Amino acid sequence: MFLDLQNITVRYPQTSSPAVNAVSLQLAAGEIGVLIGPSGSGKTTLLRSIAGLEQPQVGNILLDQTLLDGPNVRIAAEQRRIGMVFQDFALFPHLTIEDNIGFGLRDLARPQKKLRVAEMLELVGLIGSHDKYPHQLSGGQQQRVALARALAPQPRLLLLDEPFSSLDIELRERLAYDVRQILKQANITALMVTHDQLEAFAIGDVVGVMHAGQLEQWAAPYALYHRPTSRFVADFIGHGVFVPGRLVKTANGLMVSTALGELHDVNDTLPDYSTQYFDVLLRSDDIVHDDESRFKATVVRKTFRGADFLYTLRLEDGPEVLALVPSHHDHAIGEAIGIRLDVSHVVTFPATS
Ligand SMILES: Nc1ncnc2c1ncn2[C@@H]1O[C@H](COP(=O)(O)OP(=O)(O)OP(=O)(O)O)[C@@H](O)[C@H]1O
Repeated sequence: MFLDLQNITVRYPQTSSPAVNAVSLQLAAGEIGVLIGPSGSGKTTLLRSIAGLEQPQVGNILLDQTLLDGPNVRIAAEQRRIGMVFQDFALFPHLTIEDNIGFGLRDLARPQKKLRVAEMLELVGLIGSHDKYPHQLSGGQQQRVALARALAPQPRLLLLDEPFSSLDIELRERLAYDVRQILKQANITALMVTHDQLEAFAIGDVVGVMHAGQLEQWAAPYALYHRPTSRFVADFIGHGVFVPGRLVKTANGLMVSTALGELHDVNDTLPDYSTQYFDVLLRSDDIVHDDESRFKATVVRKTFRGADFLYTLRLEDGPEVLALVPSHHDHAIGEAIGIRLDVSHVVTFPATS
């Protein structure tokens, strides 16, 4: 693996629990990894330790099979050849775009430097902007320059910490897609931190969820969404609620019975057959509005999201669930509507109570 973190623990002085606790993860060359998780879960600390700005007390960091941090080994940050783009991506306001991008290329002769800057401008789609100043560019364009500046010295790894957080939401979505294309074209290995799940899914080949210093799951976006391995990940990713389920053995195998009907094909998802009671994860896209259904639920809340409504619905016997329903089905709060399950991947955890 190109980036290999082995059991990294980082503890700040005078703190009771480690900011990063026994984290291991791998990225293949050219892969993009994204870390998400609540505030304070250790994402930035992990990134900073890879960059050499924090020193892990335990564990090894390997890049391209070279040990950067380990027992009695510590390669200085400036010798790691790791590029960084941080949230405040400050460009030098008094330097042109060309000089901003060429800033880290002091060792190159002038013609090579010009060539490299031109390549970078082409890569980020800003040909012709070389003699402009940062204030003459939009926020999104400035962020592309920051990316070009970080990529120009040909780092072995690129680290991005909330690179879009100062941009407005619409711009962020467009830029997320563009940044993935740019990183893939540059064939660079990258690790990014974001708060935004959709951004993580749009950019990452692999996404990791951090919680209280630990990496709860490190998986492809699809697996993270459909096969969360912990309750925390199931809860953190997507709109989900847990409803009680009971294991039932039938002649045709196992099934889980819930207030919204039965779920089959559960055999490979049940972690512990000795338990009879489970909590079943139901996401808003697992529940379909169906007037014909025998299961009725009352609309408690509704959020208009353009193409659909996100309804919060209360079932007759208590639990609330979420349902994403096309927005031409406009139901009033208090109204009872028919719903049924349409679950392609059943996710269960042992019941907490
Ligand atoms: N320099 C520091 N000294 C002491 N504790 C720190 C320091 N930097 C961070 N911490 C603590 O380490 C933990 C992890 O912080 P970190 O910034 O890595 O989290 P994060 O997931 O990046 O958070 P956010 O999403 O808010 O940026 C937090 O409890 C934080 O208070």
